[in-house]
Amino acid sequence: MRVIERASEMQTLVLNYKKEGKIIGLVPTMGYLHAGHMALVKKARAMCDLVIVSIFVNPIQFGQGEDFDIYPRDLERDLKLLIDEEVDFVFHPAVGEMYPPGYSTYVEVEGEITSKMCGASRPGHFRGVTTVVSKLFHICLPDYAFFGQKDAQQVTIIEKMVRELNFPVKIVRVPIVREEDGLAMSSRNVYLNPQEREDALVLYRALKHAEKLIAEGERDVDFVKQEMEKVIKMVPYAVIDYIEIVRAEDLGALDKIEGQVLLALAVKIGKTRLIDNLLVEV
Ligand SMILES: Nc1ncnc2c1ncn2[C@@H]1O[C@H](COP(=O)(O)OP(=O)(O)OP(=O)(O)O)[C@@H](O)[C@H]1O
Ligand SMILES: CC(C)(CO)[C@@H](O)C(=O)[O-]
Ligand code: BAL
Repeated sequence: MRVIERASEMQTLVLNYKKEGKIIGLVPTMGYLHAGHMALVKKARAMCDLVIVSIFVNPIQFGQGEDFDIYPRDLERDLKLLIDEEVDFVFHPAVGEMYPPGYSTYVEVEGEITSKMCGASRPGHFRGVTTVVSKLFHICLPDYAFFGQKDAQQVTIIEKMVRELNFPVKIVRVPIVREEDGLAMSSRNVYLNPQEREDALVLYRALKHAEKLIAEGERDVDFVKQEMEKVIKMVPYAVIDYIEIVRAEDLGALDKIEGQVLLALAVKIGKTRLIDNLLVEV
């Protein structure tokens, strides 16, 4: 496995592999890898000849006062995990390599898909994500790129960007990997103290409660959202950012619960903002 820090070197290497007809897979990450990331890597390894994992904590997707500076980083540990999965290349650029002085080109998906849910509480976040993902696609030229369903809004936006900008890449969604007790794996889980770790289970509990109501025949969007809210409020220090029930395909609003539906929420447990979601087919 080789670690590449320069965009031009990465692109040249990939172009050579492409000439040989190799299928390239890219797994974009911000590092501090866990079993959720590794599920993406394993999927890429199973589908592609050449696997590239990018590790880059992208400053432009963090807002003022967010956790860019303290975001967990441990490159040595990440590299060991990736060697074990037989990854070919790790693309690990410095911030100045991706955004040199004077940088001013951005890719933005407009509309409700980016302005609601995580986009409402993190203005500019998805513009940062679509910009860096576009750059990674141009640098790594993947045939397949792998994203987690945990960030459901992110992957839906990236699929739209790929369609609308005609990127020659196929997006592969990988299901959420959870801890045994149901908590969705996330690099940010390390911020939680033992009490908060316990309280964080409330996200999954609210989602499972909603799923049960829907399985029993409930179709009223507002009623199910209120029920989810009641579950979250059982944890005194949980602060709801949003609870949404939307069409899974495009995150559009629903009159009633039918079709492929995404139950999604973001909740602050102490200082840590956690997201989770569940897909339901009605
Ligand atoms: N539990 C998980 N299951 C499946 N995919 C995941 C999981 N956690 C993260 N991913 C995916 O891994 C990719 C990289 O995510 P990222 O590096 O931001 O990790 P993260 O754990 O989601 O971190 P954060 O705490 O920033 O949300 C994304 O496509 C994300 O959806
Ligand atoms: C896709 C991504 C690597 C872009 O920085 C990031 O948003 C993430 O880790 O989900
Ligand atoms: N997993 C999404 C990256 C972020 O929260 O900034």
